[in-house]
Amino acid sequence: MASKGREDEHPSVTLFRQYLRIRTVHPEPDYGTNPRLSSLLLNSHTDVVPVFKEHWSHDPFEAFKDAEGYIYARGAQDMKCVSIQYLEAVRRLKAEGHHFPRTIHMTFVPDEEIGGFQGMKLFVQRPEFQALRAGFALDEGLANPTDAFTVYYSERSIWWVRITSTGKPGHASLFIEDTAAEKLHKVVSSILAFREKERQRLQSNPHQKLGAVTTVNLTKLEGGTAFNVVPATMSASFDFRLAPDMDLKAFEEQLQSWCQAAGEGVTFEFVQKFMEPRVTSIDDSDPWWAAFSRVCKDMNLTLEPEIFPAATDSRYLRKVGVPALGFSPMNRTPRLLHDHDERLHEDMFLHGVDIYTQLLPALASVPALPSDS
Ligand SMILES: CSCC[C@H](NC=O)C(=O)O
Ligand SMILES: [Zn+2]
Ligand SMILES: [Zn+2]
Repeated sequence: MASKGREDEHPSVTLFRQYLRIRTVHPEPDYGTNPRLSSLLLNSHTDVVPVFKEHWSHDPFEAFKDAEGYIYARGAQDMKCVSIQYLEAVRRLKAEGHHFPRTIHMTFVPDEEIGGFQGMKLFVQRPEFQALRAGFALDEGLANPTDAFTVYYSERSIWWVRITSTGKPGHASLFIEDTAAEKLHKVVSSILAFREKERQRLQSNPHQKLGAVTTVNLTKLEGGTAFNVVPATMSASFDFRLAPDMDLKAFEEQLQSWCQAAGEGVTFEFVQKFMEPRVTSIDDSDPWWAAFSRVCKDMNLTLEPEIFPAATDSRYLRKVGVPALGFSPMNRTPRLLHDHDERLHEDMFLHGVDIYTQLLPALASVPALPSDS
């Protein structure tokens, strides 16, 4: 049986597994030859989402490797693999004595999984971040079960919205007029009807990707104290992911009018509201994209550019003007991030190191751009 410390294991795999064993689970430079050029930033987050241990085949923090070479651990895909792949690729390039015009920086940031408020969101506002002079960034993507690799050039805007409805309270044996519940029900119906329209839009077109439509889910219902007391207040919480081509201002007005149409005393508040979606160029005339896609072409990797369906730290990088691509080099791999039995095959991990070993020289050698001066 394969387990910890197999003697013939590739040292990169050993390092990867050591990193996976560090419990970063919640609730807890190298210089280029031309420092005048903006740098290449390799970002990864160190935190991982919680586990339901009873649903795992192996201890999620042991980084158990089975006889076939699958490494089981929380973070195996999201995204401790990428952190070590960056380090291993840079180590290889250094060992081979390479130097590139652009500096490569690596950031290992906390709290991505809980919104990055104390992590990347804060970091991009700091002088230490400005000092990195990042011109382009790589960050996380998702595994692709097919032969292709997905690369993410934008992401949907995350909105967490709580709708609060207030109405007349009283004894639950009566027909009380204007209750909080009936008005809340109206807004919930309006939002779920919108959800259904978007769901149909996604389903009716086999080429449509999740990242290109808007999703919304009702995730919390709160209110009420007793069976026989009509409450004066009830609330519904929604997780919206808005497609980058949505008119966000207009959609906020739509929410407003759904609340108004439901009756008096229905209001909404934002618990989270991202308003500055940005798109990183995937046009062949863009030097960063040209470098990235040329390497993939040379390595015979098929790329599928998409919009990231959820939220990553790339939104904060793009917002401050750093173009970013989300890329986790895993093809022929089911998407198991945040799932039970998250795992990655060691060969896929090693192939990812090879990919970065080709990508980094190309990106760190992108010639001077107007934005560099
Ligand atoms: C509080 S922001 C949440 C960020 C999270 N990111 C990855 O899953 C997401 O739900 O998309
Ligand atoms: Zn992640
Ligand atoms: Zn995640």
